[in-house]
Amino acid sequence: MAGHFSSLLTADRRAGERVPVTVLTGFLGSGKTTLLNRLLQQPDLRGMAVIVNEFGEVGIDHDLITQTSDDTILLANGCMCCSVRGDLVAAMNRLGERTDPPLRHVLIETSGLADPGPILRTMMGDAAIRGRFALAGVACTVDAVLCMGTLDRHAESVQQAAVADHLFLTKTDLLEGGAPSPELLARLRELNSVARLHVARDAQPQALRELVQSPKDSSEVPAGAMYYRPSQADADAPKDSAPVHRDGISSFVVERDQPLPRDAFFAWLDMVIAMRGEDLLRVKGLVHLADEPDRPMVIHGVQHLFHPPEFLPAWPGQDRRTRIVFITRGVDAQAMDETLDVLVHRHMRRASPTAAAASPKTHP
Ligand SMILES: Nc1nc2c(ncn2[C@@H]2O[C@H](COP(=O)(O)OP(=O)(O)OP(=O)(O)O)[C@@H](O)[C@H]2O)c(=O)[nH]1
Repeated sequence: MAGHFSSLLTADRRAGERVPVTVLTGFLGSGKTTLLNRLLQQPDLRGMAVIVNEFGEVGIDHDLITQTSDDTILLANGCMCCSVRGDLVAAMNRLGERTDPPLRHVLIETSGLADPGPILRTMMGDAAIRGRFALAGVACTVDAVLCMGTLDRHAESVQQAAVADHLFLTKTDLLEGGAPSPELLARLRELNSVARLHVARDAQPQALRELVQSPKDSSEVPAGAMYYRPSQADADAPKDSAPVHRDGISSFVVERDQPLPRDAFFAWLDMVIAMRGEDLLRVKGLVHLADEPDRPMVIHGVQHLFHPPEFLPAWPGQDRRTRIVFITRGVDAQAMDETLDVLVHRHMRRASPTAAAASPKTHP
């Protein structure tokens, strides 16, 4: 029987028509609204809608956003990750109907206490949302002054930083010397080694803007392609380290130089989802399938839920390796890696017993 991921191949998908959605998360007071306001001061954001969620009786953030308009929707009195999830779906569906001006981007500011996982799952699990919107990325603000203590005390803040594609370090102006300590940077790297870290305050609105507006044309560069721009810090990091956070959260990349047989890859991912779905905080990647050499497949998942896979029209650069980022809780990276090899090898043995015996491993 087909697993969750295999079954998605039959799902309806209209990659080029979907509106990219950026989730802006970060713990209470970490500077989400401040960064959003700085973004909104930038020109040419026409077509962007903002959805703000607050936990509490009275929505304050809505008032604090300096450029509110009809394009700003407040979901107050509950946390998006639980009680107002239906409201989020309704708000997004309403936005999806809009034609004048055409909706081009959506930014969702979560409440400071929200675990972004359920929000991301809503985006992937709700068929109506999935048909209209595509997750472009997750940005997370991190308070440079308080985050060490916050990460120790609040599991939500760990989840927020762990699933982010971009970490925005705020309040560095309040630090002695204006620069974050090596310990702070190491802690963030340990927690999320694959996110881009934005330290320079002045450059942050532009960086967020690029995230929100990229892909500029989702038919050309669907969501997911952006995940593979390594930061300098990533490039400098030792490649053999698989950081494990003290909460058991670890991030690692499964890479393959050789194209992967479709059946073997799908069987592997179905199995990973079935066995460890709960512990997959986030999975995102580009896959080189043997039967699609010129078009990478983009995969994207949160826990058990995966987005229907899409194919980019072409590889974004020279690098045609399969590379899949896993952010997990307690998943053994080496076991996952080896299981993929086993399934690929089995597939090749079935397809051509002599070739399989002579073939190199798919592992780089
Ligand atoms: N000095 C300094 N203050 C900042 C910076 N970013 C935010 N703040 C201040 O920190 C406080 C909280 O910022 P907000 O932007 O409201 O934080 P938030 O994450 O939206 O907060 P919640 O809505 O409670 O989740 C405000 O007083 C901001 O002025 C920064 O980079 N430097």
